[in-house]
Amino acid sequence: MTSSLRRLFVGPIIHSKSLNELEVIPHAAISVFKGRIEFIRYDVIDKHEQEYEQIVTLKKGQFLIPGFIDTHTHAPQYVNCGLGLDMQLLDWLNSYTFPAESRFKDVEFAKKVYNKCVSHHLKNGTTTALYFGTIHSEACVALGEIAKQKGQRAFIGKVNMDRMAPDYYIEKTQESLKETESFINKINGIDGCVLIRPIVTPRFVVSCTSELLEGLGELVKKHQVAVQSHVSENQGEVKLVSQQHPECPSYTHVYHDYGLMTEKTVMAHGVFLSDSELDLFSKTRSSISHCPLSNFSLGSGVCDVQRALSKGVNVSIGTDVSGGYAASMINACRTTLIASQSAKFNVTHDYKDTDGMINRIKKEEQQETKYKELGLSQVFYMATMGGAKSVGLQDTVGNFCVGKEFDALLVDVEDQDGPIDAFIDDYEYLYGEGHEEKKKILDLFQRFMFCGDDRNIKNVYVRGDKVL
Ligand SMILES: Nc1nc2[nH]cnc2c(=O)[nH]1
Ligand SMILES: [Zn+2]
Repeated sequence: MTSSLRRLFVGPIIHSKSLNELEVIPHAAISVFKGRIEFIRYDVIDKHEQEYEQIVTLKKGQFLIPGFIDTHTHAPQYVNCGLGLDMQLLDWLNSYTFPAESRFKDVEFAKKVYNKCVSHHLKNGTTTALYFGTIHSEACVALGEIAKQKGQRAFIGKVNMDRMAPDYYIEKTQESLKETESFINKINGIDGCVLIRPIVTPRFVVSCTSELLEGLGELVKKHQVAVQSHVSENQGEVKLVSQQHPECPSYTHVYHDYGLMTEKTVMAHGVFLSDSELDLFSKTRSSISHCPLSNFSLGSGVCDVQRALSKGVNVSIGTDVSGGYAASMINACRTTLIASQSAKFNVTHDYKDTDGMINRIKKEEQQETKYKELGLSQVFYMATMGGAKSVGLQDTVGNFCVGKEFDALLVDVEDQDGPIDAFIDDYEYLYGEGHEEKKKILDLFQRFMFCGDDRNIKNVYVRGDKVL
């Protein structure tokens, strides 16, 4: 249901125009009609009040940003948040993940969890989510219906796995393919793909036979659907895949051989990708979902995002619940910045023995200046536009361009119960007179991204509707 009210939002807006360009408009007015952005004015003097059914005027400390796009989260694993993170991937899957996911055969239990899961992601500002479900298609359809009912934009994946899994949680190849095709049709029918869409979801190469991957590749082609999976997350996993597919030069090439690397493919992690794999991502215009909290929590490794970007690969961000213990994209953005600093240390520093002392030494001077860690603007782009691009929604959502659908968050840095003391009234006293409005808004935005949480997200809009 999209509101046919004509609404005007008046106040500061912040959004990404490109990877390196964050636009701040201190006195904007966005007109929204039938879910879309009709026009944006840059310096509001007259609101033409009579033309609008509703005018939302932002208060001091508030601003609008595009909604976050979480490109990798496991809805059933919401029950496991925070558990088992003293393990590495393959043990963690067997000890915590597979037992819990197998319970989603019970549709009533699934609905209970999915209701909480979708609400929690929305509350944290995720207006679009790429969800992994389980192998159970009925429960996955219920997830799609719940997302629709709560007003979230969502890609729903029924997981496929027909090998290397416990006998209580595995499928037969042909049944898995048949179920997936029927699942695609059911999800397409929820709202005609306005907000809810299917996404083909082989768990990872380890747990999918070649026959299954081939069949899924055919379904992707036939139904022109998006794809999500995991790639090169953990060294044990990469080794296993190289043993399973000695005929392939790399992990990524396995997906490519079966038609699963497309411009609407999102592969989570990509920590250990080789240059030729990154080239393949770039050539096929597939995307990486960077999941740093999960990579740190499960001890997988540090993904060098700059390296992928420098090869022209689109990178988005995922929370990877529950390898990542938090469903918050603000948190995922912060962890992305830390992971990038950490990648920089690896590239630019070495430990050397000098005069009997072990010192951390800068590597070649040249390398130090060449490697640039990610900044907040780039990370925010990845969490919004990068996500939109990864599933072909770059002309629909991700920033505030005229004609796009209005998926937005109304942020309030001054929330009384929130975690931030912003000292807005003391700005001049602290930093001197004469700062541009843009700079002040940018500082508020930084406060939110580094110190904020869901309490600072006052309202959530999807396709023009206030869903929270
Ligand atoms: N992080 C993570 N990696 C995986 N690889 C295969 N399955 C999973 C999963 O559920 N979580
Ligand atoms: Zn995952």
